[in-house]
Amino acid sequence: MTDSAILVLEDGTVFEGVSVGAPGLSVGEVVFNTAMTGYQEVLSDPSYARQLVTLTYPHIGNTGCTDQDDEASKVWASGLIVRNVPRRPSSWRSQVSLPEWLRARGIVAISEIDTRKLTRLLRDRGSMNGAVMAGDVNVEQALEAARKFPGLKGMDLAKVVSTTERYSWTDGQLDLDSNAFVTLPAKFKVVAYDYGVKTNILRMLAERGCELTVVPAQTPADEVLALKPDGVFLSNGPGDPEPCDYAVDAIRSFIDAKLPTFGICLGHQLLALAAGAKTLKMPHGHHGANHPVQDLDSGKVLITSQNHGFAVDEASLPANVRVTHRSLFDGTNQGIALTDAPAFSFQGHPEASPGPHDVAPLFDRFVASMHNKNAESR
Ligand SMILES: NC(=O)CC[C@H](N)C(=O)O
Repeated sequence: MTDSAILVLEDGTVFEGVSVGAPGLSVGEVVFNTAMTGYQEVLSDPSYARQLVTLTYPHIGNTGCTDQDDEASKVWASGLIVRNVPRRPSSWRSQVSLPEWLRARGIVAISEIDTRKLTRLLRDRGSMNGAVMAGDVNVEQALEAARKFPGLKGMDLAKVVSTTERYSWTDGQLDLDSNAFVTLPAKFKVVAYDYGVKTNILRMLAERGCELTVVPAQTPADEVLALKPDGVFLSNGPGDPEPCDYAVDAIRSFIDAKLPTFGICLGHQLLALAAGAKTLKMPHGHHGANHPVQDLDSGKVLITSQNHGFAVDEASLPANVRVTHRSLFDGTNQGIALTDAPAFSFQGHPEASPGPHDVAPLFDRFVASMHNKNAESR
C-alpha cells in the first residue's frame, strides 16, 4: 500500500501525491532545481538545509543511490518533491533505491505531483515557504507549519551544519577501476572552513596537492593563522550569508594577511561581505546544472552548476574588488577578485560535475596563487 503525502505552500496551494520517503512533517523554503542528474548530490549538499527541493526533471531515482556519491555524512535538505520515482533503479553502482535511501535518513518526500505547475508558481511568485507531510496527512496542520517557517532571510545556518571538530582530509577522486579514492602527494597546506562543505570540493583540492585541515565555521582567524597555511578555502553552505559575522571577521584577517583565499558559493558571498560589499535575497535563486556564466576576463561562456538564493550586490562592491564573472541568465554577480590581495571567489559550483567541467580551472588558479605567494616569499 502506498502512503499519501501532501505539499502545502504558504499561500494555501495544496498538492496531493504519494510518499516516497519517511513519514512525518517537514518545513522549509521550496526551491526548484533544473538539473537532470545528481539527485543524491543535491539532497546531500548541506547548502540545501531548510529547503524542500523540487526537481523539474520528471523521473528521479533512476540510478538509485551509492554511499560514495554523498556530498556530506548527513542529509540537511528538508525534503524532496518529484513527479515520479521509477519502481526499480538500474545502475551497476546502485546500492539502494532512492525511497530506501530517503527512509533510512528520515527524509520526507512526495511524488506524483505536477512539478511543472509548482515550478511555474515559484518562478512567477518567487520562492515560497512550504511543508511536506507524509503518512497521516492534515492540510491545516501543514499550512500552519508552512506559515510559521520564518524564511531563510536572516537565518545563519553555516554554524548549524558545520563540523564540530577539526579534521584532516586527503582523499582525491574516486578511481572506478579500484573502487577507491586516490591519495596524492601534498604540496600545499590549506585550511578549509566548513560552512557546509561538499566532499567533492575537498577531493578536488586534494587532487591538486592540497593537504587539508577542515575547521568548524566559527574558528577564529588567529587559530587558523597559527597553523601557517599556504592558503584558506571558504566553503559553500546554507542560509543567509549576512548574519555570519564570525566568518566575515575571520576572512577580513586573511585579506589583511594577504593569504591566498578562495571561496565558493556561500564562501564567495562571505568574501564579498568581508571586502565591504552587501548581499541580497534573489526572487527564486539559481538551482540547476546548465547555467551560462561569462568569464569577463576571457569573454568565454562557461556552463555551470548553481545552487544559491542570495547574491552579491554588484552596486555595493568597493573599488578594490573586481567583477570576474556574471550570470547570462539574469546578469547577477558570479565571481569577484580583490585587486590588492590574492583572494577570489565564485558563486556557482566548480566542483560539481553534471557533465561540464568548465569551471574546474578555478581550483588550479587557487593552487597557482599559493605557488606564486610562496615563490615571492622565498
Ligand atoms: N550553495 C551555497 O553555498 C548557497 C549559498 C547561500 N546559502 C545561498 O543560498 O545563496
